[in-house]
Amino acid sequence: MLNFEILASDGKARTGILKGTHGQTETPCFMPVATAGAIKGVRWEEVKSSGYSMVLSNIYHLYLRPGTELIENVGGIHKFVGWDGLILTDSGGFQVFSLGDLMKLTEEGVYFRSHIDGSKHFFSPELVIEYEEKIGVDIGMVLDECTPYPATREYAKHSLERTYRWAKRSIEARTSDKTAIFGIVQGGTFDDLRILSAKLTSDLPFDGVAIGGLSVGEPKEDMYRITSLIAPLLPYEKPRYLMGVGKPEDIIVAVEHGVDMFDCVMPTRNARNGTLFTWNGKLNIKSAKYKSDERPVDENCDCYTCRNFSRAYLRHLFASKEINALILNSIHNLHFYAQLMEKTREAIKNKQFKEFKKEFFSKYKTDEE
Ligand SMILES: CNc1nc2c(CC[C@H]3O[C@@H](OC)[C@H](OC)[C@@H]3O)c3nc(N)[nH]c(=O)c3cc2[nH]1
Repeated sequence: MLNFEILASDGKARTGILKGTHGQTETPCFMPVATAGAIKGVRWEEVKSSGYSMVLSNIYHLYLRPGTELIENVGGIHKFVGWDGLILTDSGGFQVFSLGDLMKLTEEGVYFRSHIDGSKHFFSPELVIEYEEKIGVDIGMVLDECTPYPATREYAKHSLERTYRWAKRSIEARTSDKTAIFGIVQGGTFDDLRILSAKLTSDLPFDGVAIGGLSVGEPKEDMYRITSLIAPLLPYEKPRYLMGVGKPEDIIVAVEHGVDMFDCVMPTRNARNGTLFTWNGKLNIKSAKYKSDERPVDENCDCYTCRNFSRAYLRHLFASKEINALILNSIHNLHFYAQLMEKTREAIKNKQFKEFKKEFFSKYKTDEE
């Protein structure tokens, strides 16, 4: 079961503690993505020492490989992957709908072909809840349709209505409160449909509510407008999760509007292509300008990578296609995101969030700049 306690707030921003079956996490929190049950290139002890206590995986991937039955038979997901903190699984509501003609959507559920071996499968709202409960995740996302961008108003309306019917079926399918269940708001980029979906989803007895269907290629102003419109409409006392977000600047803006939880592949995926996060913006370690740069990635970072290695060395490793390049870059980026969330929580506790946001944006060079 899940307990969420808000400890302090500053405007709409709030900080709290989320307690689940396998531990607790402070919010606002960022969840590193462990798609197949591991954070790519980083051991759990580094994930923990950076301060993370909740990670995200995906029931769609785990079901296809190694199989949810296998995970259940070896004692559940925490035992299988060796992570003793909180685990949230997404439902595959994003993946299956991005399989194009490898997927057939019906009222019952979705028929799809595995992206691994082309085998045929079927997910229904009930099956997803069953798999999430059986492998023992702390928080399970419902099967939804992540409405694609762009979508016509008519499509977005039909899609949110189906997601709502599926949400009710998901609630009915629950057999235990050990696995908390979050509903997901859709509605495309149409404000009135977003408000409708937020109301329908908030009225159901979910343990938390997520804003879905964003960070899917829509203009940034749409993402900001919808987040600022919808987050405050979600139940105040329940965790609010903005799926797939995101860039450091996007997380800070969403926290300001009352969002508590985030996930994104960015810290780990960008690390693997040489993009490193610093408090002054992103840095591409491949650039020749770092060839003999003896400074750490970020002089204000105390991660293992920044305490021991120079930009010159990290650039050399990356150019040499060394495995350690991926590992050291990932350790840094994950630590940066953990520090971003830690400083955000501190600022809210000290009622200094506005000042923190102003200082962040005065130094951090975003992609748009
Ligand atoms: C990136 N932007 C974004 N991600 C999103 C995800 C997670 C993607 C899932 O894919 C993997 O990361 C890419 C993760 O799974 C390993 C994550 O759970 C979403 N999931 C659901 N169920 N519904 C949504 O409306 C939705 C919207 C998103 N927007």
